[in-house]
Amino acid sequence: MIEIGEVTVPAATVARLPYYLRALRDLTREGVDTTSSSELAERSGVGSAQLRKDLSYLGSFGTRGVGYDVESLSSYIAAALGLGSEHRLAIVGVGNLGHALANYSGYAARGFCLVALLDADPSVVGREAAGLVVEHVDELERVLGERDVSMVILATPGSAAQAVAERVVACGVREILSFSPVALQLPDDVVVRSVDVAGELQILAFHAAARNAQQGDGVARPDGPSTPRAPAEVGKNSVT
Ligand SMILES: NC(=O)c1ccc[n+]([C@@H]2O[C@H](COP(=O)([O-])OP(=O)(O)OC[C@H]3O[C@@H](n4cnc5c(N)ncnc54)[C@H](O)[C@@H]3O)[C@@H](O)[C@H]2O)c1
Repeated sequence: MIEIGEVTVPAATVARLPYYLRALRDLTREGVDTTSSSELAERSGVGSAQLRKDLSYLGSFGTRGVGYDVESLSSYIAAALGLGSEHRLAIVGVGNLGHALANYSGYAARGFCLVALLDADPSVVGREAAGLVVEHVDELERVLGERDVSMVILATPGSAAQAVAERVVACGVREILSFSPVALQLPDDVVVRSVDVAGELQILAFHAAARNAQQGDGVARPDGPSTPRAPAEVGKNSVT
């Protein structure tokens, strides 16, 4: 459970809030003032019962027969996610992945500002990406301090990740998004979100194997004699 202001919300609900916010902002762009739970759920890729339950943790929203006010629900979720204030991001490790992440154009629209790129390789340092010059990781403490960085994306090889993460934390950063394939050992008050594309693909492969086994097409079941059951879904695009 995670405390947001005066309410306590399950971590899985917090993880779905960005999807609701994105759907609400799309509706705003389309000039829609009110929406139903079923429309918002559909656009967010979750079931409408799940959506109503998630929103009930935050408070009482929506009017029976009218639906949700898009603008006010959007503002409320943005505030709950701490997006009222800008988050300043740094990327450490500007290789294939870090470079692609640097060039993602969606940060600003969602309340983030990329302010620094750092790498250890002298042939990468000094290059430009996303309008920033890559700086040497030896300068990490100075750069994070001067640019007031509050979140770091870690895209170094696994072998460097722990040491870099410890330095990042020593600078006062408490939120890290890690792509490095290692379990980081950091103080309890540091929040690490790890992204593992291959792991997600393995989960999809599990679902494919389960579907094939259920259809009896001769494909081996992934785990023993009973037909495997897929983990609970929250919608067509499972957001957990
Ligand atoms: N989680 C995922 O789904 C996923 C997907 C792709 C890659 N990865 C992981 O992301 C990481 C980066 O992958 P990539 O393909 O960009 O690799 P890459 O080798 O292209 O880039 C890694 C970069 O990190 C830099 N680096 C090395 N040590 C450093 C240090 N101490 N401080 C700062 N920078 C340092 C290197 O100079 C290089 O530029 C790897 O750990 C990889 O396994 C994860």
